[in-house]
Formats: sequence, structure tokens, C-alpha cells
Amino acid sequence: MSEQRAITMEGLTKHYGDFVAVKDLDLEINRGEIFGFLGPNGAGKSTTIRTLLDQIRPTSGRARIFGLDSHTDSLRIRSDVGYVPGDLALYPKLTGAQTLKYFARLRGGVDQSYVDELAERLQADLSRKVGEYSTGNRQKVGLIQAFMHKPELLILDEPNAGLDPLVQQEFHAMLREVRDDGRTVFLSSHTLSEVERVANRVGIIREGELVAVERITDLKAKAIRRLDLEFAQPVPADLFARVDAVREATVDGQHASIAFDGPINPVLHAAMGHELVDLHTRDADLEEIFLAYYRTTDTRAAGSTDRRSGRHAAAMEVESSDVH
Ligand SMILES: Nc1ncnc2c1ncn2[C@@H]1O[C@H](COP(=O)(O)OP(=O)(O)OP(=O)(O)O)[C@@H](O)[C@H]1O
Repeated sequence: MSEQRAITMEGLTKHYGDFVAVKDLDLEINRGEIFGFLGPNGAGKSTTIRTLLDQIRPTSGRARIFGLDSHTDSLRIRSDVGYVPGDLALYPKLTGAQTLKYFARLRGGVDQSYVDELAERLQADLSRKVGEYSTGNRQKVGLIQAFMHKPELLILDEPNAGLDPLVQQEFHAMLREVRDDGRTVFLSSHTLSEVERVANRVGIIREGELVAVERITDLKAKAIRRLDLEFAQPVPADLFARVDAVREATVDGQHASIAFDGPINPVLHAAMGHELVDLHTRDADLEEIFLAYYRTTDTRAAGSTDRRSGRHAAAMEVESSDVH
């Protein structure tokens, strides 16, 4: 267990027939970090995770957890991992408490007082039958079973589903405690706002390919910013069309709204010669950065024959309406 890498993926690839769900993933997750694994629905997050856990076999490439092969050493690995699947299925006739006792037995026993503490922190009602639970309550049972043996690595596939904001805050506090303990969290999500509060680094996966791996702070430094300008007179619609830094510009009469990266100077330079009445800048949040990554790659993919392009564009539209 001296291995410093919690997870190593080398050329990890998974085909379903001739469909490429995950393509050539190279990624290293260090011990003691919270890593956000981000991508829209269908990007390949769950497939990657299920490969890590040896629930499915890679078509090529390999994954290691604490230096151990995810396939040949899967039994040894399991005792050090806590996992919440994206499609958590529990026995509907057992109560939450019975369910957790069952999982605890499978683990060879856990500290019951810690289970009680987790249940209290997440405000989980364990007395009722799981079949009667809301999504959020079921998710809480999933989280407790993942945390209860204090694993070295937590692999959480979209764990926030159905949790109300207060419980989410508590859950984030629990994740930070895991990290402060030197343990590791691999957290998949389709919304950046969910991970930006807790993650040290994020990897962005799109159509099975890793398109970026960044420290959260670097991602913010690269951030696209927004500039809103109000002019005294209407300005030409293509005023910012030739400015490299401009990623997106909406010019409507006397108003312009610009998304840009890098220094502000070239943008202001383009505006010169027109009388400015007001100017307002703001940092884009990570959701916008996330969408920008997708916009760039979507443009590149335009005209490609990838049968999934249209579907992913649609998925991102739903996401953007969620965040704007
Ligand atoms: N058993 C399977 N057979 C065929 N295709 C599959 C199978 N499992 C997943 N896929 C496809 O692989 C792609 C990646 O799916 P995956 O579940 O890994 O995505 P995801 O990023 O976890 O998305 P979601 O958030 O929707 O779960 C999807 O297009 C999905 O339809």
C-alpha cells in the first residue's frame, strides 16, 4: 500500500461491439486527492468506473488501483474501495438499517457507531423499507455503505442524485475529511458546480475520450470571462469578429456581450472608436468553462460521421439550460 498513485489508467479502452464507449484513457489519480471526473450523460464515466472495479473487462489497456491490477487483483482491491454505483439497486424489502447490516457483514464487520454517525450526518431514515425510499434516501444508504469501512479509495458515480442542498454540504464535508485523512476520492459528475467546491483536479471526458485534465485553480485561471459593454450608439454586429481572444460575441445595437479568454486589451481595442457608456466584467463559472470545452470540440467534430455527436450536443443543451 505504499504506492502513491491511487488509480492508474493506461490506454484504457472499452468497445461494446463496434461502439467505442471509452477510448485510450491515460490518467493518474494521486493518493489524497479528490478528483472530479466530468462529462455529460453517455460520455463514458460509468463504463470507466465499472472497468476500474472489474465489473466489465477493458477491450484493451489496463487499470491499476494502488498499484494492483484491477482485474487480476480485484478481490484484494475491493476491501480498500468504497463504491456508489450510478444505478444503485438495493433489496426493496429490507429496511435501510438491515441493508447496511447486510453490507457490513459482507465486509466482515464495521464499526456500528461510525455507521450511526454517518446516518445522522446525512439525516438518513434507516427504519423504513428501502422500497419505500425517495431517491435521496436510497442514495444516502448507498453513501453510508461506501464510507462505513473507511476505505482508502472512494469511487462515487454521480453520488449527489436526489440529495438536498444541506445534505450535499454535509456530504462535501465528509469528502474533505476523507481527503484530509490522506484517502482518495474519484467523483464522477455531469455538473461542474457539484465538484468545484471539493475537487483538487478534474478530468473532462467527452464521447469516451479525455479532453482535459486540470487543477481546479488552473482551470479558473484559464477561465473565460464575460464582458458586457454598452455603447452610446449602435455598433456594427461584427465589431469583435476578428478578435482572437473572443470565444463568443452577441452584439445587439448598443449592447455587446462577449466571452473571451486571455488579456482584456485586444477586446477593448476593438471597442475603441465607439463611445462607451458602461462596461461590466465577470469571471465565468466553471459551468461555462465546461461548456466552452464542449463547444470547441463540437466545432472540431462538426461534419464528422460520429453517430453520437448529435446526441451529445443535445445533452449539453439540456445542461446549459440547467445552468444559465
Ligand atoms: N452494455 C452496454 N452495451 C452497449 N452500449 C453501452 C453499454 N453500456 C454503456 N453503453 C454505452 O456506452 C456509452 C457510455 O455509457 P456510460 O454509462 O459509461 O456513460 P456515462 O458517462 O456514465 O453516462 P451517464 O451519466 O448517463 O451514466 C453510452 O453511449 C452508452 O449507451
